[in-house]
Amino acid sequence: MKALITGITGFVGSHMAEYLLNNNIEVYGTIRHRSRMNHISHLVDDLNLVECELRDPFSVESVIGHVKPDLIFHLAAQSFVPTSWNSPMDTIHNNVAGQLNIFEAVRRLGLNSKIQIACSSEEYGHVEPSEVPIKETNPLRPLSPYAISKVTQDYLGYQYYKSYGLHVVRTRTFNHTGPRRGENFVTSNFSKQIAEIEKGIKPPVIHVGNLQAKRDFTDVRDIVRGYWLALEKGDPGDDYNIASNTCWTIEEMLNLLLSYSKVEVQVQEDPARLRPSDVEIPAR
Ligand SMILES: Nc1nc2c(ncn2[C@@H]2O[C@H](COP(=O)(O)OP(=O)(O)O[C@H]3O[C@H](CO)[C@@H](O)[C@H](O)[C@@H]3O)[C@@H](O)[C@H]2O)c(=O)[nH]1
Repeated sequence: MKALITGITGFVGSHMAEYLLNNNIEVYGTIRHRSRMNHISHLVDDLNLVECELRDPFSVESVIGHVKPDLIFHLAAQSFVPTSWNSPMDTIHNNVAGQLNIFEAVRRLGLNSKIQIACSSEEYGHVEPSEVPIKETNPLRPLSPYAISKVTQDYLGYQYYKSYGLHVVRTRTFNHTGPRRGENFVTSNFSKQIAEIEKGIKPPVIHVGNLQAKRDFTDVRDIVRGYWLALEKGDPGDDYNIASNTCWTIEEMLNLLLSYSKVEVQVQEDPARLRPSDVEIPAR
């Protein structure tokens, strides 16, 4: 069986590749000429890497026509919410056009590929107290350009299933972390700051954004197993929340990380880390 991973050089993509290789799947992955290979350097001998620009329909159709994948895990995206405030058009274009090109390629080539698309809990956006725990049927009230891009990806998945019968499974993933998580995201960012303070290369001040937001964190290795199961057992056209059902305030997460260290730190809010609107999630 052949699987194609978009975003294979990224955080989740590298774990997806490990999971599939461990299950004896033939793995293909899309890379760009400027892709950094450090996340998958330990795997490259076992992977089939193909150069592909997802925004370019010709590039995508030629790669998908060449590979003819049984499974597609579409993980490539501009995934950092704050970047989407600074470049909303780029985020929406990148995330929506890339996916549209994959769908169109599979449709035009008449393939039966099963496609998982990485949608997000950010789509739920503003949530009322009566709506937790959040179900797939909850209204979507997105609060960032990134969230809008994910709602669009999500509904395109539904539409291509209904209109053309494409086997699309939509996974709405809550926060995830683990080895190789990018340093901008909150868990790695706080951890890196603590490590730098321990090494004495940074003054003992941790810069933070909104500590009152709540998030549900899952290990990335469980998330990729969820993506596999979504294609193995999920119904085409459906959407599936993937989460641990445990909620943390970001302050609790900071305190957990600090509990692993002996350094004394001062916590300082950095206005640049606050967002124009943030997903808060009310208490249960
Ligand atoms: N990044 C960051 N976030 C901070 C900080 N201080 C507080 N936060 C808060 O910590 C929460 C988590 O921020 P991120 O780690 O940047 O993740 P996210 O915005 O929740 O989005 C992630 O999860 C989504 C759901 O799975 C993904 O869709 C998205 O791509 C991303 O991985 C947010 O409420 C943010 O305001 C900080 O210094 N840095």
